[in-house]
Amino acid sequence: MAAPCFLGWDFSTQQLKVIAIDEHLRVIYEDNVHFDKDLPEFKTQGGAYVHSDRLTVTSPVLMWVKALDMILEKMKSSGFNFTQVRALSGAGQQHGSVYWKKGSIQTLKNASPELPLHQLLKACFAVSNSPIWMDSSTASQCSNLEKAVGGAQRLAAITGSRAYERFTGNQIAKIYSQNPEVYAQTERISLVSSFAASLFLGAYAPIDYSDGSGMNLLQIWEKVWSASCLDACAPGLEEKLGSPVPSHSVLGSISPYYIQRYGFSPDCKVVAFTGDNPASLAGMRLQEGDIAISLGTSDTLFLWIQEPTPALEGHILCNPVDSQTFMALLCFKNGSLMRERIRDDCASGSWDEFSKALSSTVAGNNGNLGFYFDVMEITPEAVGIHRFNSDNQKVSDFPKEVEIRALIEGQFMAKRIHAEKLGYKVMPRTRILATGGASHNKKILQVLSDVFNAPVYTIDTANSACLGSAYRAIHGLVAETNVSLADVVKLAPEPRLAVTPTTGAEELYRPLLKRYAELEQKVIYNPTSCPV
Ligand SMILES: O=C(CO)[C@@H](O)[C@H](O)CF
Repeated sequence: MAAPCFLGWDFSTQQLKVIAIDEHLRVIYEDNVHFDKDLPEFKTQGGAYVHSDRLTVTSPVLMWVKALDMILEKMKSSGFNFTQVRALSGAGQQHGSVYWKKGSIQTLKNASPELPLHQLLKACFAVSNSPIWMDSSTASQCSNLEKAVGGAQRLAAITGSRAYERFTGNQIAKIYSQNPEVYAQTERISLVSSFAASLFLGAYAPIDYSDGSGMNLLQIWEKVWSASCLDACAPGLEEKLGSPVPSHSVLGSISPYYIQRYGFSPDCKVVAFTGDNPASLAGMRLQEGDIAISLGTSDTLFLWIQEPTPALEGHILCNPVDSQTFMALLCFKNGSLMRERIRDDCASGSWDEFSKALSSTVAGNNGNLGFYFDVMEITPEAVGIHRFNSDNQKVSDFPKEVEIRALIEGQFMAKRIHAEKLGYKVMPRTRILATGGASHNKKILQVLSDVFNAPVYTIDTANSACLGSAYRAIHGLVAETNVSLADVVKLAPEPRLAVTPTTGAEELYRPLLKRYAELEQKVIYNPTSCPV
């Protein structure tokens, strides 16, 4: 009897990835299909089409289907033993949507194993180019939705976010208003995650609570569709969406198509797929009180939150590994590009010099504070460079080493302030899991640790969504017995402790955090008034 294994899939923006892990959580197989490179016939750039209006961004759904055909054929020709797969789960880029044409359920259910999926399903989609998360063409639908439910804060209180252009409800509203006949031909609307699960299930897979939280349609507290949001977007929408399910749900056994075509076992279970960020939270094995900070082009914060307070920034999602709690997502657009620009201007382009500047300046920077937004920031909505001395007077520049510290302390104070606005609380057990380029710089991590007064661990998250999906596949098989994901994957490699807080950091940064929050109100973008 072959040793059992578990598959994790990631239908991300630029590629389809798969990872197989054994029962000891060791990775035994990895592969990917890169959309632009391996499927050139679709002529995508970064896996997508940016339309001429520069606002509309879509991806061809048949490209995702064909990528699955390709990767399964690659696995088959590499001799991968599909019979050993006990369960599979996956992730999809959040917010994207797939529109199944009337009658497609029969094609999905009766797929003939002689043919590849992309030939079987080629006539199954009412919308051939699916809107994805990079789209920002639904501003009017967003304002309609907010008006319909009583305003932005009300919508955030119901669905966890104010209206965002990329969120699926607004995308559906746009399709309904611009192509009502296409909407009428649609029998099922999936997210990318539930679309991918449907391919393996041979039936329409339900949307899970966590990815469903990225639609501006799901009541995140009761975990049911919000009638007022559905009605504001399109008629008869609930029937096209189906009922949402807990993210750990076992949806059923794999479709006979895969048993006959690839040799999967009839006992292989399909566990609900979810969004890439919720899957990453699982892959990073975040626990209550933890914060994951991805220091990338834009900086992203993942928070595990018990009692969230939805705000006009950031996103509260149902937690993918614990349906009783929540996760929060905060995006900071001025991330590594901002750090690199200051490194070039103030440290001759050298990270060593940058780090030396951090070492040569004192924590708290003698009260000097800075806001560094070369591009319009998301959290908060602000732009430009704003410097303040210890008397809160605006100054036009800082000495180079003061500028460097003001940048790093400001970026991390903003993260703590906005995380706490969403209901996050730094606890004694809080751990910061840092990933991304800047997480290799210990001087930068020391500032992070001091501002949060918490230890910082580093983890490799290159495949966190894929790995998290494989972990969730295992967890789905035992979730009904109230076993936590953390218990199921406790044998996985531990994050590495990188730095701990400097003694006195909490007392030092508490007043600075208060000043920073007050000054931030002064720099927030207000198109009607002149900048500060
Ligand atoms: O829009 C996002 C989250 O709200 C992105 O992180 C997408 O999930 C990327 F696929």
